Amino acid sequence: MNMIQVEHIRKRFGDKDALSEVSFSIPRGEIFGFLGPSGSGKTTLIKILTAQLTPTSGKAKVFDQSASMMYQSAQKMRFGMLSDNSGLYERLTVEENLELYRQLYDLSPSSIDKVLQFVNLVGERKKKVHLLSKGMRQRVLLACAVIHEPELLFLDEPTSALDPVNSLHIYKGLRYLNEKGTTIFLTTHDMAEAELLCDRIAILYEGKIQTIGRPKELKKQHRENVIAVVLLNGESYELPMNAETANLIADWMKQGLIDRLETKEPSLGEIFIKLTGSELL
Ligand SMILES: Nc1ncnc2c1ncn2[C@@H]1O[C@H](COP(=O)(O)OP(=O)(O)OP(=O)(O)O)[C@@H](O)[C@H]1O
Repeated sequence: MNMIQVEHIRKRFGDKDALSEVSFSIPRGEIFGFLGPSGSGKTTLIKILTAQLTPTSGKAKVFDQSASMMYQSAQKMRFGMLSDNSGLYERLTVEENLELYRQLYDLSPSSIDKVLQFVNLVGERKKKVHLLSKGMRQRVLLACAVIHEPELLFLDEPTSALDPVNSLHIYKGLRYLNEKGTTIFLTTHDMAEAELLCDRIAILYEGKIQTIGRPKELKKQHRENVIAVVLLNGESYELPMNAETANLIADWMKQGLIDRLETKEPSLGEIFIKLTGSELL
């Protein structure tokens, strides 16, 4: 079953399209990365998928029913969300913040212990939120988003402005959740994060998906048509992949001169720049 299905979505604000033609689907169990520069429409799509916005045209389905149903409490039990708008009560403790979610979802008291262990914040449970570091706050937000063990998790830039150690804590948690069956829809500016975490990625630019696929496949698709040859004497050459190069390489091989041959794969960041002309910032 597809957890998310989006067909020809367009969203217009005033006289400008935030999304102009977006179609894709996400099967259950996938970690899907939605990448794009600032203002490309990522948050707009998450809002459509969680019934905070209606599309101007097109169809969006979540759990095989219209995304417009996602405001219903039965549906809210099935998904979690972490975004810029996710807030915490600063004067309350970590535990008290989680207690609000526990009551909202009508969960057992043990759900708080479980989720605190999951985000590795057992020792901070009695701390007031305003005393926490940025990384810890983000982990509390993640705890709020997953305390009810949702089938589907929306993460809008979950690690922006976190240091690498805190980002790794979050990645570990997300992989664990995914192994237990949670489908994850993630937006990010961070190509290394996308490559590390995502089964598939889509690159969004100017309201349209420019490319979609597994990171490895995309790199293969966008591979440059050159081969790098490194000789045993240390010399190296980047040569076009053609018959002339094949003959030259065959000659060098016969003479035993070749150390190694390498194809040149672009990084996801390079693919992004190639497709959009923009740096991801
Ligand atoms: N409520 C709104 N009214 C008018 N324009 C809007 C509204 N929400 C978003 N936009 C515009 O739609 C476009 C897409 O915005 P969106 O927030 O979806 O981008 P984004 O890719 O999530 O950006 P960022 O990475 O900075 O969060 C932007 O040009 C934004 O200004």
